[in-house]
Amino acid sequence: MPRTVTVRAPGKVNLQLAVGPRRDDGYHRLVTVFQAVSLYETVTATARDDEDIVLRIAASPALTFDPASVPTDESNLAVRAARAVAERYGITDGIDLDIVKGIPVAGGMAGGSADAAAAAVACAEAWDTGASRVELEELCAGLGADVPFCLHGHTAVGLGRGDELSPAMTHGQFHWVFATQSEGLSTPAVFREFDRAVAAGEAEVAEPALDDAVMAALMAGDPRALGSALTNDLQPAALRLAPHLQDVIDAAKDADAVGAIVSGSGPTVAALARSRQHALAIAAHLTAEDVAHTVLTASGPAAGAAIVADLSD
Ligand SMILES: C[C@@](CO)(OP(=O)(O)O)[C@H](O)COP(=O)(O)OP(=O)(O)OC[C@H]1O[C@@H](n2ccc(N)nc2=O)[C@H](O)[C@@H]1O
Ligand SMILES: Nc1ncnc2c1ncn2[C@@H]1O[C@H](COP(=O)(O)OP(=O)(O)O)[C@@H](O)[C@H]1O
Repeated sequence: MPRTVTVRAPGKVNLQLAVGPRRDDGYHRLVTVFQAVSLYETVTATARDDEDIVLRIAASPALTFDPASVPTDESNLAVRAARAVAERYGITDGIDLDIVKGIPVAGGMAGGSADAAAAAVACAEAWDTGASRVELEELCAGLGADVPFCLHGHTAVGLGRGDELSPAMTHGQFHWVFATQSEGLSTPAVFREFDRAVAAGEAEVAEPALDDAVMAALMAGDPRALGSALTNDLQPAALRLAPHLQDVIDAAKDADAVGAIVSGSGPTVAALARSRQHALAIAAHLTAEDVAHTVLTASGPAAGAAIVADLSD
């Protein structure tokens, strides 16, 4: 029987996203606080006898997505992760990758990055590479700025491109509502709009710094304090590209959300609730107001990429 390993990895919301100037390599220096949430990508890797990498993608019951919005060629982040593992450990066998998506596509919640982190762990295990966690962290950093956090999970401060992580102290669980849109926003396009506004003198770019209010609210486990401390420097750019997102934020505030922001580069809007019951009430209001494609509830922090099944011969 071939070796089959299933790994799930979480999506994220940025509790703080402070964006600094664009660097020479095209990336922006960030200070961000990530929180992993209980929406997951699940990747099952099965070693093959031939050299092919075969990808299949399905949606979890809670999520609908346009299959055309996810590439199935070599640019798919799960395929790139498999190639990176094979190259690093000299593997010549192929692999079947079965992805079940539970994170909105192109939604600012790192769904593709979660696929990459989960695929890296699943392939390393299915091919029996003996890869260490530190080696997988390095490999993930080469796949995208958000990928190391999807491996890490929980709550963490991200510096550099967002990939230099240190864990943040938190207390308890926070309850979130995520309002998705049918049309995604491209991360590079949102950063370009951020740069355009700075170059045009419409916005200023400051040296990014960690917000003590976010860290204190996390330590206290205080949703109200966290809600009022949420910030996202990409939000004005995302709102210029997708102005209707303001209606989603306003609707969440009408339902007494303690905070509501664009998640990362958007267009998903993340609303923070006081409790799980309050999250369900906010979700019902957003659904009734018809401002979102899908409304999902989740809690955070959630664990990082983890093996959930390992069927070995
Ligand atoms: C904005 C954030 C916030 O967590 O997340 P998303 O909203 O995409 O989920 C991240 O910075 C996105 O990370 P990720 O989506 O992994 O980015 P990558 O694939 O590495 O880069 C895509 C593009 O985003 C821009 N980029 C990304 C990270 C960064 N620190 N500066 C940037 O300017 C660059 O234009 C880059 O070419
Ligand atoms: N496995 C994957 N799942 C989703 N998107 C992927 C994947 N591989 C590559 N992509 C590309 O990455 C883009 C961003 O996807 P995603 O990670 O879901 O959103 P975001 O970067 O906004 O968090 C998609 O539009 C798609 O073109």
